[in-house]
Amino acid sequence: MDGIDHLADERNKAQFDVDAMKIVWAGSRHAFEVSDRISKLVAADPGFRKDNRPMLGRNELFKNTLRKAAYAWKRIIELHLSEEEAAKLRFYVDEPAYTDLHWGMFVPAIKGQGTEEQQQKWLPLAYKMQIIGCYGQTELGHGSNVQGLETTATFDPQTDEFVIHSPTLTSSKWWPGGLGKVSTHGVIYARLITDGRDHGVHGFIVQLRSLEDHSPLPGITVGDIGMKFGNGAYNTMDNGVLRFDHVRIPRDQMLMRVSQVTREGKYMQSDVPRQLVYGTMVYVRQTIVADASCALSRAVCIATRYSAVRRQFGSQDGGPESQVIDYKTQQNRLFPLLASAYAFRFVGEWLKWLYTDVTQRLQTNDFSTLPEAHACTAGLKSVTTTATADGIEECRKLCGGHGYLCTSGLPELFAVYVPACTYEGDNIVLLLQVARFLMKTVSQLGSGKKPVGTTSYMGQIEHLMQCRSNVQRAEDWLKPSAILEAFESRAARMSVACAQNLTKFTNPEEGFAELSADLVEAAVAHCQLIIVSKFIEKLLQDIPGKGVREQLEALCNIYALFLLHKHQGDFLSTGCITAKQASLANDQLRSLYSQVRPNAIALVDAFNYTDHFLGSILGCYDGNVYPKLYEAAWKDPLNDSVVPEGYHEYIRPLLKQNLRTARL
Ligand SMILES: CCC/C=C/C(=O)SCCNC(=O)CCNC(=O)[C@H](O)C(C)(C)COP(=O)([O-])OP(=O)([O-])OC[C@H]1O[C@@H](n2cnc3c(N)ncnc32)[C@H](O)[C@@H]1OP(=O)([O-])[O-]
Ligand SMILES: Cc1cc2nc3c(=O)[nH]c(=O)nc-3n(C[C@H](O)[C@H](O)[C@H](O)COP(=O)(O)OP(=O)(O)OC[C@H]3O[C@@H](n4cnc5c(N)ncnc54)[C@H](O)[C@@H]3O)c2cc1C
Repeated sequence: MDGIDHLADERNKAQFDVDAMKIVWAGSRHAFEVSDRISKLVAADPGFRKDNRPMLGRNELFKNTLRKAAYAWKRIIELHLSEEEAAKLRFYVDEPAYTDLHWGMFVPAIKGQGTEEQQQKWLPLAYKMQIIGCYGQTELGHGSNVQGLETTATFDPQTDEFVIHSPTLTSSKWWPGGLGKVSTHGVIYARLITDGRDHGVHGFIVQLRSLEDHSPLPGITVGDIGMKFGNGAYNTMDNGVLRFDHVRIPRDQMLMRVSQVTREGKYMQSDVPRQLVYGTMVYVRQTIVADASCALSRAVCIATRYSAVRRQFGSQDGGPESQVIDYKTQQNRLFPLLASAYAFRFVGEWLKWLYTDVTQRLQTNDFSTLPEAHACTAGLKSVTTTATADGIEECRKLCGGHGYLCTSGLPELFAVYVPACTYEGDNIVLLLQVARFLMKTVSQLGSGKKPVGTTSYMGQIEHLMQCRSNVQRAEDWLKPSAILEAFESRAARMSVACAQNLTKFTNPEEGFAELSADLVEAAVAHCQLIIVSKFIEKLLQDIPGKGVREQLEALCNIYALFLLHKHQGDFLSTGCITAKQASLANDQLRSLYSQVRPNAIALVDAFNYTDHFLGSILGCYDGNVYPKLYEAAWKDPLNDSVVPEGYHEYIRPLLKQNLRTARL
């Protein structure tokens, strides 16, 4: 285009070292260097072009995804990329594909639930992609209720095999990504039956397609479940349907780390807790939190750059109109999302640490932190994906009419992202798991058992139940102690109120069901406290770079005070703060927006996204939006001819007929 940086003035306003912030965002200098190198490599390669996706029909779109996945693999081999670099390459290719499930669920399921021998047998094949796998859990009739799955795996002691069978229509596997058209194998979840006894759901490695000609093996019916929300978007993925008609697999294809079936058909359980069967979900939920910060930061980058380019109203004496980013309403919608992107980044980093810690403990048979890991991954997955999906849609609205164009990148980003609120556990179902964990914690408070980890704040329950915030001036809200006390007392009081209400029911399960809406709110309060406190902890670390810490402090305060404003009802009704203090928080929030405003463009530049990855004219680095929009419109296939196809059939006869009628 014109080669001019239309956002240069904005970049010059920045009061901090953007390069240092890029490293904070990436997590380390090494992570930054890998990410920077690989994203540029993908962006420069025409083989990874993606701007034509919304125009392609399903078959063409899917074939294109197969081509890209094969090409990505070829490049990974040719360039001798490490595991970390290969994962980054797939990330920057930015197209949902069967490989996501192969690397993201099939491999982790075998690693987490397979025995040493099983791992030795299957993982090398999977690593070389000599087999391609999916994660086959959900069925037509059951997704959330995993214990309600109906597929059966019945042990036949005569032949030393399991017989995998779909006894009903609702037992058909339904949704697994990569299953529909590609996977040769799957980790399939089925009810284990030995000697007529049902032992509940277990995982099995099942071959689905021939390695010679890709046809389904005998007894297997498999296909794609059909078009999903949005053009392009998640339709690059072959979510599948699968039925088994008495398919036989050898006994050693049951994943046997948690429990085993012997040659004689005896069912045995190791010391490992049964919940480890759900371990792959814990792993994936943790990665979804990190992904939330990527998706939200991407939408925020687009909306922030465009808000600085777009001008509307306010011209005086023929001068330029106001940049829409200067409207307080725009800032009040945009800056909390910018702050959330950073907040989710840091809580994601912490969650990765927590997951690694739990995994190491599991190796030494220490299962004590598993419930906390489950509650944290479930709760944070729920809260961050809900906020991200809503945030992407808000960013689209922040871009006005142009946000609705596919070339803004936002419609596709939303359509691809929004199922994250459902997959890997419906967000409400997951919050109810957190609520169970919280109710258990509250019920044990009097027993002398000290709450640990993310619930350790409950250890000061007496203080939290009666403390009053001592904020007197707006600036007092900048103290981390003031924020933490307000969030801790809100979360503690909401949990205790639920626990007290539960005691009014003779049947606890009935009480839990009746109060579930309140319980979900208590779980959200707890998860928001985790995010706020991990952001504050991040600020305790050494943060090099001129002005970087100050920017992060401002973002942390925006995140916390915006939540306080949004959930004012909770804070006021639980009596943690007064109406006057809530209003002071709002005053402080406005002044923080003014502080962030000159740094906004630099704060999104720190994400270091290439124009290829952003896939958005509105978000392009140089801000040269209008010529690009104008040029892109002419590339639409509808503009290939001046007179549209169908004119002679449908428009001309209509016009002629109206002419005749008019003459009459
Ligand atoms: C990229 C996109 C790809 C997408 C892929 C997918 O979607 S794949 C498909 C993804 N599908 C889904 O995500 C399905 C969502 N549904 C589920 O995950 C489960 O069925 C459930 C957790 C909702 C309930 O399960 P239930 O009725 O069997 O359980 P219960 O409530 O009776 O609890 C029993 C005990 O187990 C504990 N515990 C539970 N989970 C875990 C865990 N992961 N870890 C550790 N522990 C766990 C729980 O705390 C409780 O402990 P307590 O109190 O006894 O000490
Ligand atoms: C794009 C996509 C990809 C997927 N990929 C895979 C995959 O690779 N492998 C796989 O196995 N599965 C996959 N899934 C399936 C996914 O994991 C399930 O759809 C998900 O777990 C939700 O389950 P469900 O569909 O049964 O929802 P349901 O449980 O039927 O939810 C319907 C409604 O009921 C509510 N509800 C359900 N239970 C309760 C309760 N106890 N209390 C209160 N409310 C409740 C929910 O909140 C929701 O509003 C995928 C799904 C999608 C959309």
